Amino acid sequence: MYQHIKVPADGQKITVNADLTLSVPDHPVIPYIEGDGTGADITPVMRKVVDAAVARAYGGSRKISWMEIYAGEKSTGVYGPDVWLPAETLEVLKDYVVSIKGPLTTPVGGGIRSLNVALRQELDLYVCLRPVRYFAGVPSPLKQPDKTDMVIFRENSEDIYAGIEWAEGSEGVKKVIKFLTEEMGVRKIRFPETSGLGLKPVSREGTERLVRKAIQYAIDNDKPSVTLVHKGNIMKYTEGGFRDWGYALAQKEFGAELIDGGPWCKFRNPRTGREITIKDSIADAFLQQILLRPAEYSVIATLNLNGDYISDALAAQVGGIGIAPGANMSDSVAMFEATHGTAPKYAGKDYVNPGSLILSAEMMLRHMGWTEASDLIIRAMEKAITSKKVTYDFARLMEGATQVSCSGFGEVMIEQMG
Ligand SMILES: NC(=O)C1=CN([C@@H]2O[C@H](COP(=O)(O)OP(=O)(O)OC[C@H]3O[C@@H](n4cnc5c(N)ncnc54)[C@H](OP(=O)(O)O)[C@@H]3O)[C@@H](O)[C@H]2O)C=CC1
Ligand SMILES: O=C(O)CCC(=O)C(=O)O
Ligand SMILES: [Mg+2]
Repeated sequence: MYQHIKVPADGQKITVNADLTLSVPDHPVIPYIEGDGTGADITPVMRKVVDAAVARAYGGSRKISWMEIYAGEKSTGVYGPDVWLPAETLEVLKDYVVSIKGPLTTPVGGGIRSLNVALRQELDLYVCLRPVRYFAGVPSPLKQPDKTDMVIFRENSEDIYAGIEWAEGSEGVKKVIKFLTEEMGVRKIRFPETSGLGLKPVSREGTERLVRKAIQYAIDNDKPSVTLVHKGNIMKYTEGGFRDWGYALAQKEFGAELIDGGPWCKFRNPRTGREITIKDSIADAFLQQILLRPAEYSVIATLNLNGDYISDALAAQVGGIGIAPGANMSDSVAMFEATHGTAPKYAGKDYVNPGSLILSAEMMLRHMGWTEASDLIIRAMEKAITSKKVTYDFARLMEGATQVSCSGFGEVMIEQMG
């Protein structure tokens, strides 16, 4: 059926019901992309830890049938030198509904465009969900890292991140600059002869669907606030639009009422009766607020590029991107992935922290309703960190730590499951 993908004989597909809930068989097929660079180190460790947690939680009655699919450098070896993202990979990701991926390399400047962004765009995975929480014992630059407890909803399909650009000196850039200067009266391009140009599309529809998910998450998880993070004072019709459309949606769809004339507003959580405040923060100020007053922020809804920066900054506050998990989601399809990249200098050394991909898999299991296995992974992570047997990133900042390898950390986690 597929050219290079081998479908495991012993598994079934996860399917989506009409109400968008999942039907998860006891032996679901989970497609995975190994990833470039350190992807080959962390992905097998993630699989081992997940298999151990599932076996421990369900005593053999449930088991994942892993199915390798290809993207990035490995794909060019399997499919041919120019095939970075095979059509059958996209087909499987849509069809099998829940998947997980390692990081994929994107060259700076020229070369291929981001495969990570392409996957999100092709599958319309418009929410990038990145929870940021503290595990006791993790070394952090903050005095009170446990005060950082936020969930980032990053818009994943629009913004300057969409990659609509024209290179300096290209026919494209000349045409666009000619149009802008001659037909639109633009006088603000400082060096028109030597500029590259990028477009920043931000829509009301794209903003509304993202902010709707963020507010619904706050309701479902009893969170006190949703903060819209933007640079709308400068980019008025894109980032400013994001803020205005976000507030308008909170009022229109969730019945939020203005506080002291606005723009902040609030409504009562229909499930718990507690207040949820919708507020906003300008992105530069937000980056200092999260360091100085992290406890004041809970659910964060933001644009694509801001979300990228904020994810890594917040991850650092709770110990770094080595344990920062994430998911890319549409209403029906979810692809889980680490927040960090391929960390090429460590590739193939069995060295880096596999925690980010393992915790992404933990989110995946929870999404599938396999909460007993998810809980086991969280507990194993907590105990592994408390035991101080950790990878280099934590060991270098922790007193009395024993440094273990990437696979060694997976083994420590599995031991902790008992
Ligand atoms: N979703 C994806 O697939 C992503 C892909 N990328 C791509 O990855 C490539 C490399 O990007 P780069 O900017 O270097 O960012 P990376 O996230 O790959 O690495 C930056 C630094 O973060 C730390 N780090 C990363 N992974 C781990 C880990 N598992 N455990 C512990 N520490 C870790 C290391 O810090 P230290 O040096 O202090 O040890 C590393 O040098 C680029 O091509 C980029 O486009 C980037 C982000 C996401
Ligand atoms: O696509 C890439 O290479 C980088 C993506 C990234 O940094 C992110 O999504 O956090
Ligand atoms: Mg990033």
